[in-house]
Amino acid sequence: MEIIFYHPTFDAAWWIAALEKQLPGARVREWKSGDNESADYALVWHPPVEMLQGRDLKAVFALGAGVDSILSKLKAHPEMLPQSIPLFRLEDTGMGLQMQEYAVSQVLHWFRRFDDYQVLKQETRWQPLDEYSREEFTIGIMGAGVLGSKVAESLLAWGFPVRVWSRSPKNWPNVKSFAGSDELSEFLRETRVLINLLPNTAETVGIINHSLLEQLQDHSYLLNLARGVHVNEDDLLRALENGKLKGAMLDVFSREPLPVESPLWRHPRVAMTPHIAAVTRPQEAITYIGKTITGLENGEAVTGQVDRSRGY
Ligand SMILES: NC(=O)C1=CN([C@@H]2O[C@H](COP(=O)(O)OP(=O)(O)OC[C@H]3O[C@@H](n4cnc5c(N)ncnc54)[C@H](OP(=O)(O)O)[C@@H]3O)[C@@H](O)[C@H]2O)C=CC1
Ligand SMILES: O=C(O)C(=O)CO
Repeated sequence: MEIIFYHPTFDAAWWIAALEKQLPGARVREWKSGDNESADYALVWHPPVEMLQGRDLKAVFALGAGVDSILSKLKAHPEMLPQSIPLFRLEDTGMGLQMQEYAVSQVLHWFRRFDDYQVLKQETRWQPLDEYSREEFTIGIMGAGVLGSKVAESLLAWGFPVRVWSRSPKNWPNVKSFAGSDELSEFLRETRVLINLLPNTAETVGIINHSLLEQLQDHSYLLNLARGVHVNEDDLLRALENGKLKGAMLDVFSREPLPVESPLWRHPRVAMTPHIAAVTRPQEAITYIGKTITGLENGEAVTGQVDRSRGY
């Protein structure tokens, strides 16, 4: 079995050795421009068109959870990957825990009013504040997939009311489920902390805009863990100014790295991290890819295949 590997930043030598250990008998090579030799599988992140085009592959694996970049490249270059070749993505592989850590720590930060206490400290004021109650801190998670479900589980464990919004309804214990555009307003009405874990698709671009933010509780919070293009950044700043939003924590931006001139850098109620909410954990990813390739070779049912018509 021949496997080609391409990632702009990962240590290819480490991945090749680990993959060959996971899949004894497989020959793995780093793909370089000009390599037209045959291959059965490709592992990729931001692949050049030339790498995949014209190859008779059994499957392609994206080395991340989101497949927006590869799907948008496919729109411009459909010849890169015919529909007959399945595209897989990483399902959790250690990202669920990272998302839980991020979401729980930030929700508790807001819930315990550490943002307000930081302001009081800057004013050298010793001032205990009223506590928030969990009943007034409903968490609304947009996207109830692999990562949204993990985040929901962790916040439920902390006793917060949790609701989710997705395309199809969920039947999860103690979680209110809302589905489709018809139920979006109802989902937002009681949401105090909005957590975004949607994929980037034609339907979700710009979804967190003025009209959506206006439907949240007053003094709400936004945690964007998914993609920057989901949020209209001007509308976000407006919501912070008019009191609809009390704070925002952003891991992702419409342009990355965020340009220095962006007012988000300087806004006192915006906190940010540089797209690190959940990174690919190499060993977990290799274990999943190895199992999936073995399953495909044996004709077994496997999970993680992207539905290209849905865009995720
Ligand atoms: N910041 C970071 O470091 C990282 C960010 N990400 C981002 O997180 C995203 C989510 O990942 P993951 O949980 O694995 O994805 P999944 O595909 O497992 O889940 C996607 C969820 O979004 C819902 N959804 C999709 N389209 C719509 C829509 N139009 N309206 C309502 N709901 C919709 C789906 O609904 P349904 O259940 O009905 O299908 C599903 O519940 C990734 O696409 C990626 O962009 C991922 C990893 C790291
Ligand atoms: O896996 C993804 O989609 C990511 O955003 C990783 O940073």
